[in-house]
Amino acid sequence: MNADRLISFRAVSVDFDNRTALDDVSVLLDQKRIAVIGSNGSGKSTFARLLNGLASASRGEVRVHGIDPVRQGRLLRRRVGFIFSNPDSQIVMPTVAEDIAFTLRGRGLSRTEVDERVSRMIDTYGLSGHEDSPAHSLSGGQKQLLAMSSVLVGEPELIVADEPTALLDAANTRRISNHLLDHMPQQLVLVTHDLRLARRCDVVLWFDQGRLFRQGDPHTVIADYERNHA
Ligand SMILES: Nc1ncnc2c1ncn2[C@@H]1O[C@H](COP(=O)(O)OP(=O)(O)OP(=O)(O)O)[C@@H](O)[C@H]1O
Repeated sequence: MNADRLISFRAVSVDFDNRTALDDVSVLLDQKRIAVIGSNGSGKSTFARLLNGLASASRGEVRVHGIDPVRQGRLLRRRVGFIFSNPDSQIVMPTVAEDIAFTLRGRGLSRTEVDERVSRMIDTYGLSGHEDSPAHSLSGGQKQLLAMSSVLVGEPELIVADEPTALLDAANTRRISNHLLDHMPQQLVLVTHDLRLARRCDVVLWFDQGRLFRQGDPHTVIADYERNHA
């Protein structure tokens, strides 16, 4: 096991009122690209949200790269970047450049260094010419590119992406997924209904009614999943 990339769940359950969203999940993961699949309401997002402390375990223990996401929230938020399907929920500043720079606040970087990192992101994610544009004037796909830039500029060790391509057209889906799956050095947890994307990962977790039903080689697990959901 690669300790630098270790994600561990020990008998983790999450209850909401009288509903169990995640039921006694135990898993050890150190793969670079981890896909999470399952029907609507099966617990995928709850699993993802445990990784950065947006949800907390009712029972059991979660560790992400040795960190307790709830108790060591500040430390974890620097190390784990979260990309949602709806970028509007994570764009916080009025303009493109300001939003990307916001992530770097409080890190003791010089103005020049912040500007350089922001420009690099703007170039990489095809947002050149939009530096001073109001974020709300961007298209849905451009907003997703901005949301990703704002997360990745902080150089997190782990990216958790919950349906990051749900609102994108085919060209932007290709662009974002190629970047996440093939070009990023970071570990990735990708929650997706798109089995083509899941197949490109190193391991697949299949959730069913809050339980981790199957995990393993993408081709084997997805073939079973397709047979079950035909
Ligand atoms: N904040 C919450 N309060 C109450 N119930 C919740 C909350 N979050 C999730 N749940 C419930 O927990 C269960 C699992 O939800 P979750 O969002 O993890 O599923 P999912 O697999 O991500 O679904 P989808 O594919 O539809 O996004 C569902 O029954 C959902 O209604």
